[in-house]
Amino acid sequence: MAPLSSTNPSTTPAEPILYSFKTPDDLSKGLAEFVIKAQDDAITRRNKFTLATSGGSLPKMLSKYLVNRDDNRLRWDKWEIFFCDERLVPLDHEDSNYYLCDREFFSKVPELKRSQIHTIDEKLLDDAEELADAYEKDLVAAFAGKEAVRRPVFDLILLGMGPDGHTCSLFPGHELLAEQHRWVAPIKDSPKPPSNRITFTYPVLNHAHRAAFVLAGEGKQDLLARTLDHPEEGLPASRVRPAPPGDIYYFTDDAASAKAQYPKSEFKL
Ligand SMILES: O=C1O[C@H](COP(=O)(O)O)[C@@H](O)[C@H](O)[C@H]1O
Repeated sequence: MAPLSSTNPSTTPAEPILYSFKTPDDLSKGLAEFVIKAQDDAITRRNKFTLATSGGSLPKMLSKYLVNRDDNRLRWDKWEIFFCDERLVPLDHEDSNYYLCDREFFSKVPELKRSQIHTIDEKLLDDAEELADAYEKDLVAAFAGKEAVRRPVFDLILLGMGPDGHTCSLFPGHELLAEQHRWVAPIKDSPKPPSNRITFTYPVLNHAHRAAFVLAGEGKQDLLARTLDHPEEGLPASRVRPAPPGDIYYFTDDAASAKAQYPKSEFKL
């Protein structure tokens, strides 16, 4: 197992690291420790922690052991949060990834200021192109002068995986899988509603220090096995392979990993 503090020194992307926990609760505990480790490494490096989060089933699993902790390891004032994808609906709409993350996570952390959370510009909901450009500009501003000027390098990107293998709003067979220039792209024909969305592209996902998929439950078994055992299929999720020195992790429960032949690593920080 690659220790979390290690970097991948080769020029080819590191192989995925699969952690399978007995229960979803164990998964959430491990994930919280992993996030804290990523936070600590980032603060040591740059005195700031940049995190991108997804919607779907992730926010609940993420927040379970991160909020209401009785230790003081979380340095909330150092966090800067973006969304891997967002649906073009108002921020108080129940389809909004921000709304979901706020309900499950942010609202439970009074120390997190609204200004640390980068949401879409609601004034641009009618124009997906402009909205994607505006969100990209937000990224440019946040990462300006940082270690890579040509790409945002997130300390941690947390991802989900839909039943068809999509991640963010990157869907199987969609032309956006080939996008090489834009950091944030509009999608007007998402097969999963709502159809209008914006999404991070691979140039962002594949330059993270750490990216981690988080998935639990029997419903994800076939998909996880296809993603890890048959990367040649090219499912959107299996294309997330951050360039060196980045690493890619899969946090699952035993139900989700039951059909995967891919080797599991022992979880150790
Ligand atoms: O539509 C979306 O789906 C994916 C996967 O969701 P899950 O419920 O299967 O975990 C999610 O990661 C993405 O942010 C969301 O917009």
